[in-house]
Amino acid sequence: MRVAACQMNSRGDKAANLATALDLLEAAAAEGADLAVLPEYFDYLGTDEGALAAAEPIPGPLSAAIGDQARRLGLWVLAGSLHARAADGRCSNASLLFDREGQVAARYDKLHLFDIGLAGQPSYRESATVGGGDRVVTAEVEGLRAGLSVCYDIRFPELYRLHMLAGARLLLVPAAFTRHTGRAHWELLLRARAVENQCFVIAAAQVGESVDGRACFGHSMIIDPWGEVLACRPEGVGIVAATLDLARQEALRAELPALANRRADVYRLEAG
Ligand SMILES: O=C(O)CNC(=O)[C@H](CS)NC(=O)CCC(=O)C(=O)O
Repeated sequence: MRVAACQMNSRGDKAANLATALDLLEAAAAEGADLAVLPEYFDYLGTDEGALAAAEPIPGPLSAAIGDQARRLGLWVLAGSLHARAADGRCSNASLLFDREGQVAARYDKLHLFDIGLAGQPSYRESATVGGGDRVVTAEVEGLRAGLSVCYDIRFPELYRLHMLAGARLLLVPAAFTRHTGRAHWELLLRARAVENQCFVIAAAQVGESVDGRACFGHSMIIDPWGEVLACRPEGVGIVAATLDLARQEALRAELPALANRRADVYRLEAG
């Protein structure tokens, strides 16, 4: 299985962002990818008002455009995340998985919303415009189970442990990680999730400036279950691709049976 992560610098122009996404999917197919992952909010990165205005129903024109491209290229596509219009006037940070026929095979709505304020840094309040999802989602891609997640989710290992327990062999992480937190934590968190769950991690990032002094860290990467970074694109718009050695993953899981060695029988807090 060959996978690609697409790195973007999405801004306020939806049509331009979509054009870039379609081009990168084409590049991923040309690299022989079976699955291509777009970053978080590939459709739009800008102001809160702009994000709400950009939100579309699902299905809608944007999801149709990605589905058409998936079918044309015969490619599995994780439309990293996009602003999906929600009933209460807010939106959802929604990740859509398209199969090779361009059909939506799964939808995941980001669970953990990025409401943080680090001293000396721009603050973020994602929940001002976004309602969080309420479901853990895994789906089969080419017969392999994949765990769906978005960006800030990577700080919550319990989500990925559930993916692993559901049989996941791939963890998909579209992101718009900030440059500041990214420098300190991005690779560390991604590699930890790969190692502890013995999964491949495919992380597609936003890169570069957006608005109000905000900047994204880039460093899209593909990591194997041993924690090795198979491919990384530090800066710039483009793709990274890698071939996943599935037999090596099976061998590792047999040789180092962390899954079987869990102590689920004692994993609970005693009262008091
Ligand atoms: O940066 C932007 O303009 C857009 N960012 C996003 O869309 C999202 C929600 S605000 N960013 C994250 O979840 C970053 C997480 C993160 O960076 C961490 O966990 O450290």
